[in-house]
Amino acid sequence: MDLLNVCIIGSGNWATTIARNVGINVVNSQFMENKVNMYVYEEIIDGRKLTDIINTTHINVKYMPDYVLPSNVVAYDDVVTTARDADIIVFAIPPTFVSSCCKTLLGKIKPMAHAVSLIKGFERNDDGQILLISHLIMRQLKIPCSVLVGCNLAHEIAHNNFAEGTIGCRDQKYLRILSDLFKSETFRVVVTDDADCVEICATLRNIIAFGAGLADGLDFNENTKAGIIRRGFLETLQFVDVFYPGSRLATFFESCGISDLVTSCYANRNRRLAEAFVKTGRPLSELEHVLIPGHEPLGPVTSELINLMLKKKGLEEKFPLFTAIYRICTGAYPLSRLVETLRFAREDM
Ligand SMILES: NC(=O)c1ccc[n+]([C@@H]2O[C@H](COP(=O)([O-])OP(=O)(O)OC[C@H]3O[C@@H](n4cnc5c(N)ncnc54)[C@H](O)[C@@H]3O)[C@@H](O)[C@H]2O)c1
Ligand SMILES: O=P(O)(O)OC[C@H](O)CO
Repeated sequence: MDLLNVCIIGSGNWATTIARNVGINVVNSQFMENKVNMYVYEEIIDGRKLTDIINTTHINVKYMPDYVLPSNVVAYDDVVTTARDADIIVFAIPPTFVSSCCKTLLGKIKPMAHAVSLIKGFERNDDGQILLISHLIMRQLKIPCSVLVGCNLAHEIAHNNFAEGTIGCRDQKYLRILSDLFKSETFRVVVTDDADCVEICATLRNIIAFGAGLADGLDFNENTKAGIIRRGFLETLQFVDVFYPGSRLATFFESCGISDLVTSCYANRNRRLAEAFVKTGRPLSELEHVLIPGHEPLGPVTSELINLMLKKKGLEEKFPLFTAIYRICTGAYPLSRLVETLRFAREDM
């Protein structure tokens, strides 16, 4: 049997963190090739190419300077060179770059390759259709794409603090292979075939975490924030029911669901961005470059795309929290509408 080759597209916080698990696991597997290619968006750091620094020191000084990568993880500045021989292509870049990356890769990868998206977001396809990132990858590269998401703050996993992740697997053949590829003693991975629900949970938490950050910025403290988490969780269930029917209730209680929601409402970058938005009174467009360099602000962007989906079905009023957060981002609602929404939201749909 041919050995499976794995590559990673991305070299940010999460890509670098998960590259260590992958790098170690392939060496310990009899089914995997030892070398793992990693696509690094080239940058010059102190006069040296980031790829050269990674390949000589095994440290990604830009994103994870305190963290040593296994030496079998090899950096390339060209995405095609990185992925052309791969049987498993792991995507861990911000949503904004996925489409251009797939266009570069189209026709230049193995036709039977399997993708795995570690990305939490939606994007618009060229025809304007709003797609989950794994669906965008499947459409553009014409290969199946599984997902790995969960309550996974990269720096905590890098420090070997225990965490759980959820794989939404789209090919039975890969159930065990993907679990073995990503897990470690401190990273427990649960695999399900409910892939859409897994990814939707991870994506909608972008909006809810932004709402939690608004509450933090307004100094509402914990009870109000818990109200946002509860309401956001409910709207997530209702959203999946409308747009991705057939998903399983149990999936919401995996790491991709309730756990990532809680973690994100306390510790992610959207929460921080929203808090700064309230406290500084500066526009989001000014703050995002400081707080989330290289990223679109995933909370506001996700809320906009979700709002388009809701509006199309006439459902804005049935999802009052998602709608209020979107309208606060655009300036159509004052901040006071956050609590008003919690006060008057109906529980039924
Ligand atoms: N950071 C985390 O803790 C964490 C955890 C789980 C999931 N995620 C998800 O992983 C994804 C990536 O987030 P991150 O935090 O690793 O990103 P990051 O902000 O740490 O890194 C940005 C990445 O974008 C790349 N990049 C910049 N410009 C580019 C371009 N023009 N073309 C291609 N790539 C470019 C950089 O090389 C880098 O890999 C997101 O969807 C995020 O939700 C992040
Ligand atoms: O800062 P974010 O939005 O990438 O969130 C970090 C992790 O995904 C939380 O699970």
